[in-house]
Amino acid sequence: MKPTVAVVGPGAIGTTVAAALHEVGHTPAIFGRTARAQLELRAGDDRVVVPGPVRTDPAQAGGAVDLVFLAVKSTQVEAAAPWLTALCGADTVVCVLQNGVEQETVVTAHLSGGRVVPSIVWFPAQAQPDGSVWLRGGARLTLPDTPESRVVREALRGSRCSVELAADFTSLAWRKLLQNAVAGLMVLAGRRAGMFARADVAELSLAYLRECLAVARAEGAALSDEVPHELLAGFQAYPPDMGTSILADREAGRPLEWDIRNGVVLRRGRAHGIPTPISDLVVPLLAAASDGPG
Ligand SMILES: NC(=O)C1=CN([C@@H]2O[C@H](COP(=O)(O)OP(=O)(O)OC[C@H]3O[C@@H](n4cnc5c(N)ncnc54)[C@H](OP(=O)(O)O)[C@@H]3O)[C@@H](O)[C@H]2O)C=CC1
Ligand SMILES: CC(C)(CO)C(=O)C(=O)O
Repeated sequence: MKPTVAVVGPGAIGTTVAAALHEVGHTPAIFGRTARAQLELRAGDDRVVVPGPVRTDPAQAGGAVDLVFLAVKSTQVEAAAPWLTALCGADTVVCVLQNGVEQETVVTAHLSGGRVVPSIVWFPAQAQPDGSVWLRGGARLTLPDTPESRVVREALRGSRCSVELAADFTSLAWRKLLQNAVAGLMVLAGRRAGMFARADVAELSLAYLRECLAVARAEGAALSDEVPHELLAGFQAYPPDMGTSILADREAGRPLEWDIRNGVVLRRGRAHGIPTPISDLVVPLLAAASDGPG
């Protein structure tokens, strides 16, 4: 039997996954903050329209579904919690499409029924001024290898969004966290990926990535000494105008996911007694840029 599927948070990532589901016949019900008639994804020459409407009142949820994709920002989870209450029964699988290594803890705290599947979202997607979303890479998710993850993989089977199940999810999630942490430097510089071509920015990025790597290892991630260089090379290979979702939020004056992307390194570093001098500087500046005052 076809699963019933919902997407909560139809932004850059939610729209990409909703389009992938729609293309393989698993058109999701869509729940968001802004009412819209439909969603639109642009990927290369492809244009995928996902029929709406985007419903904005949890009273319109219509009861529990089999699978929920939660794609709000980490700063929006609390406000989106009424959707989880309305859409989750005891057997509902909630796949969290967010950055960070704390998805399971944070989202489970808002569930009275259902099971959380954390994910690693590897692809860049950007909301466009006309409301469409521009997918700027191959859509790909990694999930832990659990029975719940198989529900997610099955729903997206054959779609443009590939799903891998990883035996060592922790290591991959921390690898992605390192990528996100260093992307935060784009917010402080107010520049896109082209800035990593500068020798001084490259040197700072490597030092920051090594600091994050020490914390990741203390958290149980098995990552090699080469990871900082590999991640820096990845940013240097991006188109110079490639941004990151936290920079998009900064440019729009929205709250930033500074705590789950950068603060976590400082917090976990302190818990392990690992010095984090670069985080000590970067985190308060990102927090102030996000939350003020001033
Ligand atoms: N964009 C990217 O390239 C990548 C993003 N990620 C991660 O994915 C997650 C989602 O990011 P992204 O898609 O960029 O974010 P967006 O801001 O584009 O999307 C968030 C969506 O959630 C909606 N929303 C906000 N509050 C609520 C609410 N209370 N109830 C329902 N919907 C709500 C927003 O509505 P509204 O339109 O009104 O703002 C918006 O549609 C983040 O954790 C991000 O770090 C990971 C990898 C890449
Ligand atoms: C695009 C990508 C993968 C790299 O920073 C990302 O995670 C984001 O924009 O939040």
